[in-house]
Amino acid sequence: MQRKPMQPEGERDPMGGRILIADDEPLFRTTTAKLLEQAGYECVCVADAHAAIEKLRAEQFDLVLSDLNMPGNLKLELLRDQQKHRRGVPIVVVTGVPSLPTAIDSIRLGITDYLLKPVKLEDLLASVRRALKGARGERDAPLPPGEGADLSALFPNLVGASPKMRELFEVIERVAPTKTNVLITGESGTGKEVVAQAIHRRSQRPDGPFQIIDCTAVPESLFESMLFGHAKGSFTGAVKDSEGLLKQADGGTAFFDELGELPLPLQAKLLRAVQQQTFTPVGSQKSVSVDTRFVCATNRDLAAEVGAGRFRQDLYYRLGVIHIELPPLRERGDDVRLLAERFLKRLKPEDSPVRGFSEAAVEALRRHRWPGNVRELRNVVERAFVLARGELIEPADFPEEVRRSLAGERSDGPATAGAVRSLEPNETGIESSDGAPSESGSLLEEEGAGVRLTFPTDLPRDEALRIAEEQYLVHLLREHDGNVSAAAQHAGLSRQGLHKIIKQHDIDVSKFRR
Ligand SMILES: Nc1ncnc2c1ncn2[C@@H]1O[C@H](COP(=O)(O)OP(=O)(O)OP(=O)(O)O)[C@@H](O)[C@H]1O
Repeated sequence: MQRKPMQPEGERDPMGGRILIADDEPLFRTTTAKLLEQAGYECVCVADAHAAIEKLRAEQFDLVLSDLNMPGNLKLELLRDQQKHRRGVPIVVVTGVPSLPTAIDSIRLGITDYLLKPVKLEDLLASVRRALKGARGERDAPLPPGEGADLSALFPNLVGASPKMRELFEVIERVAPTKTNVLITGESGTGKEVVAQAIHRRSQRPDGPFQIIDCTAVPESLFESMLFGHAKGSFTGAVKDSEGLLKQADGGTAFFDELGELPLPLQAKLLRAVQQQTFTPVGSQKSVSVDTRFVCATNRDLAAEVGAGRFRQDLYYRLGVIHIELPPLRERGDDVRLLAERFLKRLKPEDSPVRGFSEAAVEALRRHRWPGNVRELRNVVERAFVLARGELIEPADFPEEVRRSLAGERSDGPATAGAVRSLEPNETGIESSDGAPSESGSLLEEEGAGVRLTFPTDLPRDEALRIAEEQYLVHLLREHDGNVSAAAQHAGLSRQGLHKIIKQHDIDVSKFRR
């Protein structure tokens, strides 16, 4: 069924474009085609994947709007055929039964956006416009390098040569020049923020802003005005107009760190901004438009959060068009050595007597499980460099849990419930309340309902206090089963404040949840 554009009505895309709509729901086809025609596009509708494939082979289209679950598309045949014969034509997927493909699949299939049925017409239009605009820009962009090429030189801040990191470089290189939203997941310290920065640097607007929005750092009550800005006088203390963080990301990338912590009411507001690229500052009558790419990171399992009703499904799909899952360091093979050498090189002055790592030290680094990932490795190297007595860093310069890995023991044992290091009594000089070394090695000793801290005397004050704080956090989180809000209340801190301290100590809160 061929349809001609109708008379102008509302805002029309001056560039126009031909759109193939493939969907087995007649009502969806007709209403969607009508809307898109009013917006200046020419539409062709088909009811199944076979008809779509035929049309695509015979005619030229600028965009495909396709249902995922329709006859003839059980194995995404339409998308696969489309990519084989017509690479570069964007595909907006509309689905009632969503499932997020991997980053590689999304890129290979050319998916630029997901929409969940029922779709709001303005969202559909915004998505189509964005995809067409992106595709027009991409046609002028350089082609991505072929598979297997060594791309590591393009990412000076991302050290790695393992197959998983090579695959990551390829994904970044392919996805960066597009305007597609990216969701980066992975354990704490795996490099989500560095990857987000790399995507920005390799984007088409590397000179635009890279605006970090830490979802744990802003109190819930202030988040809306911090993000969207506010008008003067809109609340007590709003003494002048404020632009907001999202406006500051205009023409660049908005990086939402710890997205999984964003409270539900704010998720709804963010969804609108992501979909329409417009928002209204608090207390203002005028909406503001931005041209921003969204890159988000979380160490939570967002699919599970969606399942538990804590994260909006539509926002999850909208932000995770490309989903990059970063591998934990323990799965990156010899990258551990590469990273350790890079960190040491950065640290040591020209005239330093320290030359590198002994073989035994490298072996210990290889065997350790790195629950705190690259960040933990960086801290271990920093500490070892300070403690090293000879030309080579030896296992003795590492913390106990790394040393222990040489004896073949698991180094992320259960005593400390995850990404925190456990301390041996003889390492810290800890004594339990009866004066004998504590068996658990903990700096915290239970005294009835309370807790008493015992400090080691042979450590510098800063280090002793850092360890004590870490152990206090472990205890606090264990007591509250990893519920940060409850733990913060108990400790007399704000939720955001506690999150910040937890992050400084590389503690993985999820390990405390039951
Ligand atoms: N591949 C890498 N090469 C070099 N440095 C890295 C790499 N990955 C991570 N780092 C370094 O490790 C530290 C932690 O990285 P980053 O903050 O990006 O992790 P994250 O996954 O965002 O952590 P979190 O979930 O706790 O926010 C940073 O100092 C970063 O520079």
